[in-house]
Amino acid sequence: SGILRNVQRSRLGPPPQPPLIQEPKEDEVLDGVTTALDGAARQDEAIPLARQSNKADLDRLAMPPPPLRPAVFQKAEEDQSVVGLGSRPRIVADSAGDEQTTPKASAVLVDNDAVPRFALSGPEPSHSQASSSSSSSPGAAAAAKVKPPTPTAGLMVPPPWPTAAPPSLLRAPRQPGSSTLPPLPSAGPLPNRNPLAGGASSSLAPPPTHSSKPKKPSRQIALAPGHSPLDWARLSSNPAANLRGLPPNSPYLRVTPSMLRQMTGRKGKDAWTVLGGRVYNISPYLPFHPGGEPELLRGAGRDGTKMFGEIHPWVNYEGMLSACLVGIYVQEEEAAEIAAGKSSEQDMEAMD
Ligand code: HEM
Repeated sequence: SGILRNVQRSRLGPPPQPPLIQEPKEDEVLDGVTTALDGAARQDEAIPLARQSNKADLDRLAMPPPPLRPAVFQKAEEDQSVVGLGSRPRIVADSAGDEQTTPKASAVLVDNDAVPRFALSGPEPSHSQASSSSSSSPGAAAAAKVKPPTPTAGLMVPPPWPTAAPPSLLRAPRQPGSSTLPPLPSAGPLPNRNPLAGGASSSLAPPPTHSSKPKKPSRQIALAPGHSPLDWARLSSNPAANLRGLPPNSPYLRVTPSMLRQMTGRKGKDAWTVLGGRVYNISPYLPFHPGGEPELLRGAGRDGTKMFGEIHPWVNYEGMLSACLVGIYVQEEEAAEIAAGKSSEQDMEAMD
């Protein structure tokens, strides 16, 4: 019958293990659980070896199930177990078999006397005492109670202690350079940054100037490509460009009003204008004028100084039109006198 039983066992597989929870008695289970919760030291002392293994199983059963691992980790663990079967048990065996070498932090009683601290002459004041003394006269109270620290072996020598310092220094012992600095501005009147405000207005907005005047809409035109102010600057600085409209190397002319009146830019003639007593040929500047050609032509054949000054007195016409300078503006009589003088000179030369 024993052989038959063995055969039956081999066919049926190993006999089913009795459930772990049924093996110990009920009071032992409770005892094991409470022992495990109480701590390892008591467990090692009180529980025999046979019960310890049972207790470990009971602990495992008593533990809540581990959280479900993400599929990625499960896959990685499966792979690892397939590839390196020996690696994981070895790690467990190493950690279980070796003695623990990692140093543990442990609570140590600190010798408070080794820590240097300031010695107080009187009994150590409580917080309430300190606050009350600081509220009345902090500097004097601190000077009366605090003694210089005694130098200890291995520590830095403390700085010289102010023995007979004035109370003003003792009031702020953490600011040694404060006595040399000028006193901070107290709550006095603010510097007057805005004389027009007169102190009555606390607004930070700038004072109203002439912004009340409505701005005139700009009358500037869109200049044609290649006729920007920069283009004009390039052209007018080119000595090869003849912007005067006169034969090359012509001297500066004396232009009379009768001469000027003919130079209006029409009938194939250039446009001349007078600005500040000088006559300029404004014809090459016409396509470059930001105010437009018609506006510029308003000054053609006449003295445009007043008009120019009324529109844009800030424009530096002397610099901009230096290459267009024809001559100076003279009255008829002056020109006649000069012409007469010249003619008389010529006559005199002819007579000779
Ligand atoms: C004497 C006849 C002239 C008249 C009537 C005249 C008229 C004007 C006008 C109406 C404007 C537009 C102003 C605006 O922005 O609303 C203007 C702008 C301008 N004109 Fe004339 N102009 C004259 C002569 C000149 C001359 C001779 C020059 C060059 C030397 C010149 C250079 C300028 C410049 C640079 C601007 C642009 C000003 C700016 O950007 O603010 N103008 N002009």
